[in-house]
Amino acid sequence: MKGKSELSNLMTIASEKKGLLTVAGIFSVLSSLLQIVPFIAVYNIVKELLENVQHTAGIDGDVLVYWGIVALVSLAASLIAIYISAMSSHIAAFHILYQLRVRLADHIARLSMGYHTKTATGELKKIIEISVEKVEKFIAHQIPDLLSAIIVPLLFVGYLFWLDWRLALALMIPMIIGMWLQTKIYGGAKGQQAYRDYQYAMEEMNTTGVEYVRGMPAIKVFGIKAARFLTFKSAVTKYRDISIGITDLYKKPYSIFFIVVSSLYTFVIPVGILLVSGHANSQSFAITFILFLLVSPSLSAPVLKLMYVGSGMREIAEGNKRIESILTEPVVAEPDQPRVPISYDVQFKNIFFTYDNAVGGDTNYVLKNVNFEARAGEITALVGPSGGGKSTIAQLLLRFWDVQQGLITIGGVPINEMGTEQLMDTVSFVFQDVHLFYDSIEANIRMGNETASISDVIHAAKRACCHEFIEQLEDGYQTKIGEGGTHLSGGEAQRIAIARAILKNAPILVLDEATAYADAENEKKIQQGMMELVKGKTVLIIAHRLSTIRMAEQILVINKGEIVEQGSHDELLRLDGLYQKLWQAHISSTTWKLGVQQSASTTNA
Ligand SMILES: Nc1ncnc2c1ncn2[C@@H]1O[C@H](COP(=O)(O)OP(=O)(O)OP(=O)(O)O)[C@@H](O)[C@H]1O
Repeated sequence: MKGKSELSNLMTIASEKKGLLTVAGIFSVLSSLLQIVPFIAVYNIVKELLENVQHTAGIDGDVLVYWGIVALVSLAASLIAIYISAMSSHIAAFHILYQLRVRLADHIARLSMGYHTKTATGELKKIIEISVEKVEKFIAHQIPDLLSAIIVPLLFVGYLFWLDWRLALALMIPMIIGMWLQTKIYGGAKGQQAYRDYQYAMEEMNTTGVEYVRGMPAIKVFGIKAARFLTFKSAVTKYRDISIGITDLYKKPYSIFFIVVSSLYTFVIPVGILLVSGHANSQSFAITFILFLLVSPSLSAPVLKLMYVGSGMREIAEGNKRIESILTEPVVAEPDQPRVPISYDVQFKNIFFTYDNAVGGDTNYVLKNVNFEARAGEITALVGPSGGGKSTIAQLLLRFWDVQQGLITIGGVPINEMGTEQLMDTVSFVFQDVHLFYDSIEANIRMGNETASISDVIHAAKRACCHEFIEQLEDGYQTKIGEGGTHLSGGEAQRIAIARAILKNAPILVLDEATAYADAENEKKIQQGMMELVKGKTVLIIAHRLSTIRMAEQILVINKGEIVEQGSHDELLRLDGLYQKLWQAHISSTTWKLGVQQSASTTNA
C-alpha cells in the first residue's frame, strides 16, 4: 500500500515532463526490439544454410547478404534509438530535478525556524542532494528500463511461442521462477524491514562519523574521546551486523535467482533433445532449437534488469518519502491581508509556551504567563539563570514558533497578522551562533541591506568596531569568509553580524549574547555603537554579563519561564532579590578574574 503511493508520487513528479518521457519510453522499447532483430537474422541465415546443407550450390547468397544487412542496420538503429531515449529521459530528469529542488528550497524557506532548529542541517542537505539525485535515477534510467524490461520479453516470448510453444514453455519456467524469487526477495515485509534498518544504520553511522570528526577539537580538549568514539564505533558495528544480516537473508534466494535466470538454456536443452527425435521434420526443428539456444541468454538480461529496477525502486521510494516529508511539513501561516505596524512597541500578553506540541493538562510550559512591554527607543534586557527562557522569548518575537496561549504584538499588530517578510524587515536579530556565508566580508554585511553602498557597509562596520581588523586582512572587505574562507574569531564574526544588523537598520533589534565574545575594549566600543543604533528603536538584549545592560531602561529577570522581577538596574538592586544575587555573583566573578582584592560593590561596579 505504502510502496504503491510512493510509486504514484514518483509518477506524479515524472508526469511533469510526460511528453519527453513518452519519447524516452518509446525509443527504449524500440531499441530493445531492434536488438532482437540480429537474432532473427542469424536464425534466417542458419536456416538458409542448413536447408541447403546437402547441395551448397542451392544457397541463396542474396538471402544471406539481405539478413546480414538487416542485422547491421538494426544494430545501428538500436544504438540511435538508445541515444534518443537516454537524451530525452535525461533532459526530462534534469528539468524535473531543477523544479523539485526549487520547490524544496522555496518550501524550506517558508518553514518555521522552529523546524530548522529541530532538524539537523545535514539531514536537509542529504534530502536536497542525495534523495533528489535518486529521483533523477528513477526518471532518467528506471522508467525507460522498466518499459523495455516488460514489453520486450513479452513480445519476444510471444514470437517464440509462435515458433514452438513447447520450447517457449521450457524457457518461461525459469523466467517465472526468477520473477517469483524477485518478489520474494524485495517484496516481503521482512526484507522491507531489513532494508529500512540498513538505511537507518547507514545514516546513524554517517551522522556519528561526521560528529566525531567535527567534534575532534572538543574531544581532544575535554578528553571525551572514549565516550564519543564508542558512539561512532557502536554505529559502525550496528551497520556491519545489519549488512551481514541482510546478506544472510538474501544470499540463498539471490543465488538461486541468479543461477536460474542466467542459465535459461539449461531448461531448453533437455526439452529440445527430447523433442528432436520424435519430430517429423527434425531439420526444421533443429533450426528453431538453435534459435532458442541463441536467444536464451539475451532473455536473461531484461529479467536481471527488472531485478535492478526493483532494488533501485526501493531506494528511490525511501528518498521520495523524505522529500515528501519536507514538502508536507506545514509552512508558517501567512495572513490573507498582512497588516503593517506603524509603531514599534513590542508587547507580550499572557504568553504560555511549550516546545512539546502535545498540550495537555499538566503541560510543562517553558514560558508561563509572560507579560511585558518593550517600548520603542528603550532597551529591554532579559537576564536570569541559564535555561530560564530568555532565548525562547526572543525567538518567539520572530515567530520561530507560535505560542500556545497569549498574544505577541508589534505596535499593537499581532505578529501572526504581519507577513513573514514584513516581520523579518521589522526585526533584526544577532544570534548567539553567528552564521557567516562563504562570501566576501562586504557581501556578508550587505546581506542586511542589499541596496547599501560600499560606504554604507564601511560605516556600519566602523560602528560595529570591525573596520580595523577588516582593513588589516589582505583583501580587506573582499576577503572571503565563512566555511572554507578566512577564519575569523568568535568575537570578529559577532561584530560582522552586528554590522549586518546596523546596516539593516530595522526598527526592532534583538541581541542574543551579542557581546559574549568581544574583549573588554571592543565590548565598550560596540556598546557605543549600539547606543547610537538603538536611538528610536525597540531593543531586546539577552546578556549574561550584567555590566553590559546596566543602562537598560527596563530589565526583566526571567527564572523558570516567569518574569520574577522587573525594573531598572537601581530599582532591582533595591529589591534585594534574584537580580541582586546575580549582580553580586557578576561582581565577584569580575574581581576574581582581575585578581584584585576588592570587595563586591553593588553600586560602583
Ligand atoms: N528547541 C528546543 N526544543 C525543546 N526545548 C528547548 C528548545 N530550546 C530551549 N529549550 C528548553 O527551553 C528552556 C528555556 O531555554 P532558553 O534557551 O530559552 O533559556 P535561556 O534562558 O535563554 O538559557 P541560556 O541563558 O542558557 O541561553 C530550557 O529548559 C531549554 O532546555
